[in-house]
Amino acid sequence: MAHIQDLAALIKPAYVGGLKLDDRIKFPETGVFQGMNGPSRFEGDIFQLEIDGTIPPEISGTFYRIQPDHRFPPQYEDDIHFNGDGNITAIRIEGGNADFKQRYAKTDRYLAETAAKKSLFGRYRNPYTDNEAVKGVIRTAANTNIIFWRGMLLATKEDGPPYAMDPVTLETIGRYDFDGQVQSPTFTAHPKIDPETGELVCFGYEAGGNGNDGSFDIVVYTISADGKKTEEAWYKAPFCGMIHDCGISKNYVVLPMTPLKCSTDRLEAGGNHWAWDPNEDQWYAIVPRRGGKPEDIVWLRSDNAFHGHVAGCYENEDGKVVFDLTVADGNVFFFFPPENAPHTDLAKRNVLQSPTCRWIFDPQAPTGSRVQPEVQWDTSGEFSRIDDRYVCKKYNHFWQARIDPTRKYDAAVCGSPAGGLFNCIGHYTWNDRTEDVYWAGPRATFQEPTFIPKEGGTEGEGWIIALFNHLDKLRNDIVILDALNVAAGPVAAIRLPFKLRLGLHGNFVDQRDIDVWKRRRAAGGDVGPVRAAEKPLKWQLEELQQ
Ligand SMILES: C=Cc1ccc(O)c(OC)c1
Ligand SMILES: [Fe+2]
Repeated sequence: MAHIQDLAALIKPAYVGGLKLDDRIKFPETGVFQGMNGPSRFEGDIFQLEIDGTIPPEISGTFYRIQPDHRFPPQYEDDIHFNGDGNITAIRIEGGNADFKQRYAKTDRYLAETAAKKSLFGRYRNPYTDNEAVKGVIRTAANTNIIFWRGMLLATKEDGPPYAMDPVTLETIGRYDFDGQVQSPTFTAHPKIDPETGELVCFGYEAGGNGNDGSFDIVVYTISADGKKTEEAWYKAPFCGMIHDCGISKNYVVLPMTPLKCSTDRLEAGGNHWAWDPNEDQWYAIVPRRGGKPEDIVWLRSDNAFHGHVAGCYENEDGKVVFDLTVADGNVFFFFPPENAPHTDLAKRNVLQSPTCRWIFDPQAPTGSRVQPEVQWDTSGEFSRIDDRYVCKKYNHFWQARIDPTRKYDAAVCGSPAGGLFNCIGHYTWNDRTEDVYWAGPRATFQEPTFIPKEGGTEGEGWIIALFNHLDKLRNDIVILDALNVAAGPVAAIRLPFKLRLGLHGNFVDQRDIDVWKRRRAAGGDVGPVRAAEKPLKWQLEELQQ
């Protein structure tokens, strides 16, 4: 009888020449699937999690977050984290207690691969690398953000349409096309809700064809609080670049376009969707919120750089658009190197500077004007968040996962910090330029901080909730901090008995909103059940006819 440690010599490699050898469930032995980011693939429930400290009893709601989590070993050994299936975590908090639930978004991709018991989709956003069996199947993994909208959760990724899920059970309802009103092949992972009007402002880029073919088309939609599409405007970009996040003010939408470029030749050759262009500018498109026409788009440009996430956006007294985001001084996505250049590695990503920049854009400026940031706040961070009641408005507070390389880091035990050295939570104020920082210690990092508002509180009054990665123990806590005093450390740590993976975005939803919408969405409720898309997208019909 062989001992488990003797098996190693008997095991065939799962990948040969970078390609999956057979249908065994065996993941690549690369950094993407190791340590804190080892495959999780877990679906399940835990009732009454263990808690250290005290969860403030006023918190009543659910913290949703999402992680890419490959359901099957990828076809390509060098596959990237961003190509994993969206797996959604819900932490329901009530009366000082917390429950856990996790389910995959059951996308068309997930269902096709489940039936085949293996991966069928190839490289990130490259349909030419897919198995013939999935021609015409929507290939998004819906793995980037999880947003509450009109009684449903939307699992989103910028390469495809959103998928609707039940906020209580996390069951997938299906692809969501807003009752037939939104037919673009792509939909951003970062739509914004205007807290004054209740509108959802959203966009798609690379939206002219199947969503993965390098098109220059951009579409911007507004959906009213009662679910009606009120705006749809189409624009052209100067090239097909990545537009990941956006900002909205009362009258404008700002779309930052990062110089990662798509090339159809490279796609056809089976290569990467994106290549970093170190000689290309960073671009910002400004379009009107209402009545936009193709000629209304104003493109502003500045020296080569890489956009992180948007903190706030609003119009000042002069009618200029204030737009705040982190901007890194090099290619954060080291796995999309320049054309014909070799991959660099995570170590290189970890030395980039990503200050928070405040731009003040003139929406009347001639298109093509060069711009410079008004403020460059020299702290390195990512995953900026604000008190979302201040979307579109002048705001003071923001929070980030902060990178502080001057603090001790135990590389001997933890290795390279998976995903980046986000070893602090930073809380910043614009008015007095304060920095309030909590350090995770030498063997831990944070995931994105999410703000939980306190009822009746002023801006920033409430809590920050974030995943805490124990890089040494390969386990996660979910920590809750006083949002206005993060330096004091967590008031509570919700202990998970296992590790999740590195996730992207999360949002907190007040339980009353979940409950009200549950009644409205019930059969016989005034809105009725969420309806999944009924018709295939235009590109699907075209590809299936070929
Ligand atoms: C952080 C950005 C980002 C951009 C594009 C993606 O497909 C993605 O997938 C998880 C994440
Ligand atoms: Fe994002």
